[in-house]
Amino acid sequence: MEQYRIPDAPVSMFYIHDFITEEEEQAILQSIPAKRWVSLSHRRLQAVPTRLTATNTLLASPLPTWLTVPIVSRFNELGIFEGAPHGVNHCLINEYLPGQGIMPHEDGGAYHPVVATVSFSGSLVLDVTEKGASIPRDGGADANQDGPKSWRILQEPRSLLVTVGAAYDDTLHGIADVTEDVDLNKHTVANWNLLGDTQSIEASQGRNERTTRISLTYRDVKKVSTIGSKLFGKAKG
Ligand SMILES: O=C(O)CCC(=O)C(=O)O
Ligand SMILES: [Fe+2]
Repeated sequence: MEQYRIPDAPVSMFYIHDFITEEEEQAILQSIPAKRWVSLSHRRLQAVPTRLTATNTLLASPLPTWLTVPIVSRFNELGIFEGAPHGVNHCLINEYLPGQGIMPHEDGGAYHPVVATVSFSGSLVLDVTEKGASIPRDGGADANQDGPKSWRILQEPRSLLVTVGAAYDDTLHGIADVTEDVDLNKHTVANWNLLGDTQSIEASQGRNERTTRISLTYRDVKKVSTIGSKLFGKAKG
């Protein structure tokens, strides 16, 4: 994974362009159930297998094959969820139209601190910001002197972004609700040297016009209840 580390950014974020092929992208998009969307004011989403309970517990049930092949198999080859107690057991599907985004937030304690996000269709910028509170850091003499640090990470279609450890614990992430990302260049985009296609951004003077973007966010929910599967589950495989 070392070759995919985003330089100069939260110490523990990795970006892989073209993690899936165009054919795989299309097949997965076509597998997303059309009738299971939950609409929020600024995006719509689906939680697979289900949303967590009020106590952040997952009622265990396997992810469908279209979410695991080839994506989770590739995570395993790269060892992404190696230290996670259950491996991957949850996937959140988010859809953003142009002008939609997600407020800066952290994913919190319900999950093992590894997040793997695969992007589909449109590109957009994920804004990552150090939490404001002054957490003392080794060798971080400049930390917090100029306010929280921030990084812009461009997520291209078919790419994978992995966030682990300190980046998971010490930063917030969000997506601006704009119709265009502007001022994108090698100085402003933290993963510029890892992008698959910088030429089209340069050709459009550093602008990325938003189109519909879908993301699959894979995680390991820490608390799992097998009651559901004990009651109902004689299912094989
Ligand atoms: O769509 C994304 O890339 C981010 C989604 C996200 O942050 C979340 O669902 O917690
Ligand atoms: Fe998040």
